[in-house]
Amino acid sequence: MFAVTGSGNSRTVAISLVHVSTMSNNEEPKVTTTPHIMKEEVMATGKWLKLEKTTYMDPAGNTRTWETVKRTTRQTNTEADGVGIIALLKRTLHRDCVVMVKQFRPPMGCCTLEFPAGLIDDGETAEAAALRELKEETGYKGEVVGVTPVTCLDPGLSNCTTQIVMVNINGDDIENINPTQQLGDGEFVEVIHLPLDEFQMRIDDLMKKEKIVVDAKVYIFAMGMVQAFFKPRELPVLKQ
Ligand SMILES: Nc1nc(=O)[nH]c2c1ncn2[C@H]1C[C@H](O)[C@@H](COP(=O)(O)OP(=O)(O)O)O1
Repeated sequence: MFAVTGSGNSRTVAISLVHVSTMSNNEEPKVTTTPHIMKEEVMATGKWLKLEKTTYMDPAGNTRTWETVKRTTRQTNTEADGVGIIALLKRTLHRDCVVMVKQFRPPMGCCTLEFPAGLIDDGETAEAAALRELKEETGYKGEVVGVTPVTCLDPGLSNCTTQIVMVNINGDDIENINPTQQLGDGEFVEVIHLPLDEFQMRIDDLMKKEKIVVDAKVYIFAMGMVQAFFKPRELPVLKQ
């Protein structure tokens, strides 16, 4: 329900951002507001990141603050900061493999297992960025088969966003027989192929062998694969 402010005689009354929710018991109605940003103040800026103090109004109408990390590289005419690429390598007489990357990530202080990924260049589409980053990081030439909407990555920390792009790689294509990475200065990326039908198990094996942290998106995809392919056969009636 909306609370109306201004003259009740007019049909052009201003509708405020105040909602009144009716309680089921005898409590006073709780007045709520559509939460919104009031002020953003830069606390520290680096080359790649900045830290801001975000002042906002909470749903109860209170003014609060939050510490927010933002990328300095965000482009005005691109929708997301970056792309992640779920790249499926398809070859005749081979099982389909997910093309993964392992690299040392300074903020983690160790290696991570991730989907190939990278920042979107100015004016670039998510699809074009995905094919470019896949080529740079893995050497493979791919074909886009799907793309997500803009999704958030860690919204309690940062406004960083990504689009996940689904890409098929024709492994029989001559260009993809001996893929060559095109890494920039300071980039050290190991390409790892994991069979799609054993994806979660193979990630677990890697983590047992070495100190490696897996990206959340990767592990969720792995669990989803298991749910989709194996769990439907686990009927409760068969467990008794
Ligand atoms: N937060 C960062 N700190 C840095 O010191 N450098 C950073 C940050 N984020 C990006 N970069 C630099 C490092 C490389 O030169 C490029 C790599 O970016 P990209 O390949 O597009 O993305 P990732 O593979 O996800 O690193 O940006």
